Amino acid sequence: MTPRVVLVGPMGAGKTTVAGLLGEAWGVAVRDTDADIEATTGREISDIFVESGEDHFRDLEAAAVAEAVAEHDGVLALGGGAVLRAETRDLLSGVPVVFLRVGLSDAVKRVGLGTGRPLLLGNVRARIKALLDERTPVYESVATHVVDTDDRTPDEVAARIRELLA
Ligand SMILES: Nc1ncnc2c1ncn2[C@@H]1O[C@H](COP(=O)(O)OP(=O)(O)OP(=O)(O)O)[C@@H](O)[C@H]1O
Ligand SMILES: O=C(O)C1=C[C@@H](O)[C@@H](O)[C@H](O)C1
Ligand SMILES: [Mg+2]
Repeated sequence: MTPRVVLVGPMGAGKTTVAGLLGEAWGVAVRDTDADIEATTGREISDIFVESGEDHFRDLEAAAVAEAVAEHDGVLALGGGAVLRAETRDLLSGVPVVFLRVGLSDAVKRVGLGTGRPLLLGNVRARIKALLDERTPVYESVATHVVDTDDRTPDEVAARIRELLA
């Protein structure tokens, strides 16, 4: 099986939100690897990071992506850092992958001061800037399409993806 589309991008890009809208519009199931990891382990992601470390989380994430890519044919949202693993990038070859691009200001506004994102602890703006700088080339390398989300509502983003993949 191959997902109909895989959404990648940084925290606050809107992967989870837009995945839900696409699933509704297309009438297909939606999966999100962050939710899969929480369901499988019975733990929150922030607790996994704090108690077991990021490397352990990335191992769980690589396994969750492999399983979802193999068995899911709907919309699949990946965690923001999933594409850091080469094995995960390899799995995405041949699959429609949309990079939801977001600029620093919009990303900061969207993630707010929520505590559920362990990599943003400390100076949220500086942490997001570093992640965007590091990861943008990686998102671009796996993407078959890029959609800008700044100044677009989630519905507009979903509509643009539907146009691109029609
Ligand atoms: N295009 C948009 N315009 C304005 N707000 C948005 C947009 N997309 C998402 N949001 C809001 O930004 C917040 C983060 O969105 P979401 O959780 O979907 O991001 P994500 O990419 O899944 O992040 P993460 O990698 O942390 O899971 C939510 O409150 C959502 O409602
Ligand atoms: O960008 C990241 O590295 C992360 C994004 C979230 O989706 C979660 O997977 C987790 O908070 C790590
Ligand atoms: Mg999400």
